[in-house]
Amino acid sequence: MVTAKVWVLKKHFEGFPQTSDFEMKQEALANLKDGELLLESVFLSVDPYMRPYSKRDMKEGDVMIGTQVARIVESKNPAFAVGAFVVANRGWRTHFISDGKDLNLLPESWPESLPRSLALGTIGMPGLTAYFGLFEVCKMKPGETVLVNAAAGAVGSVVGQLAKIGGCKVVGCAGSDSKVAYLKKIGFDEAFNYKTVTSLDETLRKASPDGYDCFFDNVGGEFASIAINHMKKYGRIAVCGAISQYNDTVPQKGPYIQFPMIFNELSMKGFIVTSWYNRREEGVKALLKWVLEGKLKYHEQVTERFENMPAAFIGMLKGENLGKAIIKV
Ligand SMILES: NC(=O)C1=CN([C@@H]2O[C@H](COP(=O)(O)OP(=O)(O)OC[C@H]3O[C@@H](n4cnc5c(N)ncnc54)[C@H](OP(=O)(O)O)[C@@H]3O)[C@@H](O)[C@H]2O)C=CC1
Ligand SMILES: O=C(O)CCC[C@H](O)\C=C/C=C/C=C/C(=O)C/C=C\CCCCCO
Repeated sequence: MVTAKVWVLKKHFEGFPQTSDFEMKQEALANLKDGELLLESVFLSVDPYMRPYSKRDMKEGDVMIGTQVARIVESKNPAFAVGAFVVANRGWRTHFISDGKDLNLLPESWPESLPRSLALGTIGMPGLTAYFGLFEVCKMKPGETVLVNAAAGAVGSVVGQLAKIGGCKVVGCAGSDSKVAYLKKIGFDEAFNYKTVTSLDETLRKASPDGYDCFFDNVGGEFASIAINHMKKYGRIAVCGAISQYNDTVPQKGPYIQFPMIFNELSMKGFIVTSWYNRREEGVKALLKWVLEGKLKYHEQVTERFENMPAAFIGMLKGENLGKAIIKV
């Protein structure tokens, strides 16, 4: 019999998550029935959505929500071979049983040269968020100017690079000078540290005096309230995330968006990446191709050991990650 380790939400987060809000437990797994598989997580993902979604969807004592790349270690299902790798959405667990219906096999063409953890990042949900958010929600066109915040993270770093691949000028910001240096290294035209600029308004104006056609907003809050005044006529805003608001105990006021929306005839659209998953294969194929061609660079912030998942999650919310935050079991 296999015993899985799982992380549960011991206490709902109040403000910024604390390690004491989590508890590690053990779960004895039953023997496999016909049609079932036993899987072990190899890489797990910590993502910002876990913070707001825990409040919306979870009760205390539930296993933390989340995805993993897992290896099939035992199979009583002829459609799944032992040794194959899948992406699963089974929460913070080291092992689990599946009937195969909830699993996505990694593409057979997955190259040996690439870490499989990319299926949780640049070639997974965050990469697809960038792909559909930029091409479909923002409807980015060659020659335009794109603004993205949280630009050195999993989604933002892909947004900036896809904008360059698509023939645009790209401006990005992040929360440290080393992240800003990374943005310049991967091809951003302009990058700045939003924590140290004296005026965000001035900085956005200087980075693109004519304004922005597309704004891919990962942050919301005050940043978005200022950035909206820098949109060009008919500009498009993809509302992807609002990480600056996820840990608020008192809701922020504003933004008051009516004037710039009206005067510049802007479009603003929120989206959830999974609504585009009917085209997931197309997105994965495109992202994989650009990675292999060297046009789309990736960086992963790998935390070793399942035991360190809460610390990795909290660290990601604090901005300790460059690129995708991953846990290697
Ligand atoms: N709509 C959708 O379907 C999806 C939405 N998202 C959203 O996209 C955004 C980015 O996600 P993801 O790329 O996975 O995460 P990241 O890898 O970018 O990690 C989060 C980053 O957010 C930044 N951050 C944290 N707090 C603040 C703050 N107060 N102000 C500005 N930046 C902050 C930190 O970087 P820094 O050092 O720069 O501050 C941190 O590294 C999130 O808002 C997430 O919720 C993600 C996936 C799907
Ligand atoms: O990777 C996979 O294939 C599995 C899907 C994982 C995940 O469930 C898919 C989508 C994630 C969407 C993330 C969205 C955000 O980060 C935006 C977060 C919050 C918006 C506010 C919600 C307020 C709820 O009260």
